[in-house]
Amino acid sequence: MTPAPAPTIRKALTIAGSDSGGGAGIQADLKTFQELGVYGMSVVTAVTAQNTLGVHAVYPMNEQAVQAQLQAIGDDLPPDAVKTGMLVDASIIEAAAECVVRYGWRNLVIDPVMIAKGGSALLRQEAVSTLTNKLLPLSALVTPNIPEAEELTGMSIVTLSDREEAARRLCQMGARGVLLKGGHDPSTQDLVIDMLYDGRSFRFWENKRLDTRHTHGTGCTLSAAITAGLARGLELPDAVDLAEAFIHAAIAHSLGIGAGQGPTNHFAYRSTTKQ
Ligand SMILES: Nc1ncnc2c1ncn2[C@@H]1O[C@H](COP(=O)(O)OP(=O)(O)OP(=O)(O)O)[C@@H](O)[C@H]1O
Ligand SMILES: Cc1ncc(COP(=O)(O)O)c(N)n1
Repeated sequence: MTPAPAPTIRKALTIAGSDSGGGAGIQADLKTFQELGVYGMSVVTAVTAQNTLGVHAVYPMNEQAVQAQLQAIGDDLPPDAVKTGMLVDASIIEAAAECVVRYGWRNLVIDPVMIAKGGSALLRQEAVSTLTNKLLPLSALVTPNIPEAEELTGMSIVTLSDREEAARRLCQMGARGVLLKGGHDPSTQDLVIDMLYDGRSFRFWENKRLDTRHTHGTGCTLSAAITAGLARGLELPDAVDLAEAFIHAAIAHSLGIGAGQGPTNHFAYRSTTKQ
C-alpha cells in the first residue's frame, strides 16, 4: 500500500517573554499554536516570575542569548508566521528585526506589549522608538490595545474617529495592517469592539463584553491565534475572524484558577467548535 502523503506542517514562531503562571507570553502563544494545529517554536526574551496576582520579577535574556535562539530557528526551521510579544529593550528589538530581514520571515504580527495588566513594565520606555522605527515597517499586522496605540502614535484616543486616525497613522509609520483592540475602551460598556485597518478599509468585530476578571493574556492569545491563522495560509481578515472566535471562547469558558486575574481557557475553542 502506498503511504499517505505527509501533511504539510505549518510552523509559527513566538518571540516573547516567559510567564511562569502560563496565562500570557510564550506559554499562551505555544498553547494557542498547538490548539490551532500549528507547530510552535519560541525565542525567549525574558523570564518573568508571574502568577495571577502579578509580575513578581523580570529577568531579561542577554542579547547574545536572544540572537542565538533566533539564529537556531532561522538556520533550520523557517517559520510560516512570526509574532512578537514582550521585547524588553532596544537591543532585543534590533536582534529580532535583523533576523526578520536576514531570513526573509513573512507574516510578522507585532503585539506591542508594554505594560502588564498589573502595571509592571514589560518594555523599556526608550525602546518604543526602536519598535516603531525598526520593527513596525516589517510587520503584516500590529495589534495595539488603546493605551499602546496612544503611546505609538502620540495621540489620545477617545472617539471612534480617533481610533481610525490612529490606525491610519500606524500604517503611515510602516505597518501593513492594524488591529486596534477595544478591551480598554470604557465607552462601550456591553460590547468590546476590535477594529481592523488594512491600509484601505476598516472592518469591525463586536463581541459581548464578558463580565470576568480572568483576562490575563488575552492580547497574547489573540495575536498568537492570528499568527497561527496566517501560518495556515489564511488571508488577514480570515485569520482575525478565527482569532476572535478563539479568544471569545477562551474568555467565556475561563478556568477560574488562581486568586487574582486568571488565565483564559485555551482548550475552549476546540471543545466548543466542530473542526
Ligand atoms: N471583558 C471582555 N469580554 C470579551 N472580550 C474581551 C474582554 N476583554 C478583552 N476582550 C478581547 O480580548 C482581546 C484583547 O483585548 P485587550 O484590549 O484587553 O488587549 P490587551 O490589553 O492587549 O490584552 P492584554 O492585557 O492581555 O495584553 C480583544 O479581542 C478584546 O476584544
Ligand atoms: C511575559 C508576558 N507577556 C505579556 C504579558 C501581558 O499580558 P497581560 O496584559 O494580560 O498581563 C505578560 N503579563 N507577561
